[in-house]
Amino acid sequence: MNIGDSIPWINALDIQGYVKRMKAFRIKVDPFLEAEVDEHIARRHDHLKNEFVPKDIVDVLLQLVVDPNPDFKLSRNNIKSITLDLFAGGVTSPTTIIEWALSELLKHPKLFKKATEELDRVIGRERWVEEKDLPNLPYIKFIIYETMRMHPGAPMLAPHLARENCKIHGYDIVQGTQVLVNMWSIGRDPTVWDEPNEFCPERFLGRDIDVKGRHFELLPFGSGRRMCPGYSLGLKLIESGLANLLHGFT
Ligand code: HEM
Repeated sequence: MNIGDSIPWINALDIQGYVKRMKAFRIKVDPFLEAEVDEHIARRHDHLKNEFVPKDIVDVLLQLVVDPNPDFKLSRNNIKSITLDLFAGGVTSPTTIIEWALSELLKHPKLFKKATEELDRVIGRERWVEEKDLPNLPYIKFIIYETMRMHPGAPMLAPHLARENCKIHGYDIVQGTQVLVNMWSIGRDPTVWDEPNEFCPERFLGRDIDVKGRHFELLPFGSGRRMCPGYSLGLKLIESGLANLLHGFT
C-alpha cells in the first residue's frame, strides 16, 4: 500500500519510493509499448486495401482510435496503459498464486502426493495437462482456492469509492470515502473459516463456494461490476500452470 494514498499531505514525500520506482519503470517499459503500438499500426496500414481483421487486443484498441463515431475516444497513452494493465494482471497475478501454491505444497508433502495422484489417475504419465482436462481436476482447483484464501494476490483488492452515503456494520460511510476490502483478513477470519491458518484444500470438498464474486468469504477477484474481468483466464492460467508443474517435476 502507498501510505500517501491514505494520508494525502504525506504523498508528495513519496516516503516508500513508489513514485520514483514507477517513473524508473516507465522509462524501461515505454519503448517496448511504443514499439508494439507502432508495429500494430504498420500492420494495419499494410492491410488497408483489404479488410483488416483484428488479431489481438492492441488491434482492437487501435480500431477504437480510428473509429469515426466512437462511444469514447482512446489515446495512444490509453492503449499503452491498458496493454500494460493486461500484462500486470495476466502475468504477475497468476505467477504469484502459483508460487504460493508451490510453497504450501512443499510444506505439506501429503497434499503434494494427493495432487500428483489425481494427475496420474486423470491424465496418466504419457502427456501434459491441457485446458480441457481442468474440470476433471477438482483437487488442483481446491489447492488453488485454498491458496487464494490464505495468500490473495490482491490482499486489499483494488481501492473503491463510496458513490453515496451508506452504513456498513453500523459504521457511517460518507459519499466519496475510499473503501478497501481486506480480503486477507476475511480469508483468515476464524468466525468464517475453521482453523483459518491451516492450509487445507479439503475444506472445499462438498461446499458450494467458488471465486466468482458470489461468495463473500472468498473474493480473490473482487465482486460486482469492478470485479476482475480476467478471472476466468487467470484461473485457467493458474490451474494449467500449477497442474503441469506438479505433473512434470518432483
Ligand atoms: C490470478 C489472477 C488474478 C487475480 C488474483 C486478480 C485479481 C484482481 C482483483 C482483486 C481486482 C480488483 C477487483 C475489485 O477491486 O473488486 C482485479 C482487477 C482487474 N484485473 Fe485481475 N486478477 C487476476 C488476473 C487477471 C488477468 C488474467 C487479467 C487480464 C488479462 C486481469 C485484469 C484486470 C483488470 C483490467 C482489472 C481492473 C478492473 C476494473 O477496475 O474495472 N486480471 N484483478
